[in-house]
Amino acid sequence: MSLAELPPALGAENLTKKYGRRGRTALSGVNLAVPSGRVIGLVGPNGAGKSTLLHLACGLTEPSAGSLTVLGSRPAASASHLARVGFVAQNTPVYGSLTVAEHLRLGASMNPSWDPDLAKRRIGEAGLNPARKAGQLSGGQRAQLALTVAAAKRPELLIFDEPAAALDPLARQGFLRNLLEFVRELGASAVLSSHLLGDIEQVCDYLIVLCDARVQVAGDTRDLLAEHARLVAPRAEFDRLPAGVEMISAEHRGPHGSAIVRARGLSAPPPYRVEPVSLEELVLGYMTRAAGAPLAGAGAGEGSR
Ligand SMILES: Nc1ncnc2c1ncn2[C@@H]1O[C@H](COP(=O)(O)OP(=O)(O)OP(=O)(O)O)[C@@H](O)[C@H]1O
Repeated sequence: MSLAELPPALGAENLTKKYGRRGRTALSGVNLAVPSGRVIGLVGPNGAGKSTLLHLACGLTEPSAGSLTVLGSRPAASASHLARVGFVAQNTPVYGSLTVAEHLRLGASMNPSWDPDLAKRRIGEAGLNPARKAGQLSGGQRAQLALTVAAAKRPELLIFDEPAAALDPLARQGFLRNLLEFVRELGASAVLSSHLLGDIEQVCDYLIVLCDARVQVAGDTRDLLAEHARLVAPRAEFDRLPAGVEMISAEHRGPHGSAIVRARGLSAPPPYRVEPVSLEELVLGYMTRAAGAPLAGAGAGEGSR
């Protein structure tokens, strides 16, 4: 079956999650259709709902309303469906009193699809001593162990909640490289939440920006980058933007105006100048908009934003 024929890796319709009867709404009316075979970056500020979405995808918690599918089925619908999803929780937890080898034995006993050769090879490549207790490993080594255990069950979808947050830049680099190698070797999809936009830019080909319980934008990173630009012009020009241009966020200094905008094939005439944006700028633009920063289009006479 080709990738295009596979059900979405993640599909959500009006997905809503509230904690407790009067609790905070962690997700509100989320709609998603993320194709299989992608490395998906899930980004957003603290408390945006990222972990909640990942926990829902793993079946660790239930939606309050709406629906979510993972690889075409309800999350954790059966033991066989559980085996198709690998989850590495925040801080890559491992059992401190168990050795590396014992982690692999435990993984083998719990997962019918366990691939002992893959696990052994990856442990060797990561330079982990099988006899070492996990509690004695460094953060980077623990992350490699958790990644190996999740991947050796040969899942079709790997889910990571801020997997590399505690790692130094070199360890992070190694971790992300391994993650990509696993994804390629398994032919799997992966979703990872992270605050590290550089990491997301480096490894992800699909982006979901989640702010304040809602999806702000989602899509192929290449398409999103092609559809967004920085528009530069004298500030007064932002009072009325060219047709078809959606303002995402603006940053004006004195008489100079600059804004992240969305428009397909934007070619604004002078005095506008159109510049490409990085993924980081795009994400920050949506985060700024969701945080309620006023837009330049609302009136160029306002103060610097
Ligand atoms: N078990 C829970 N009980 C009550 N509220 C919760 C629970 N888990 C999360 N929340 C709330 O739901 C909202 C979303 O939290 P979530 O952990 O999903 O955000 P996040 O985007 O992963 O944040 P961070 O980047 O800080 O990890 C927050 O307001 C949080 O306080």
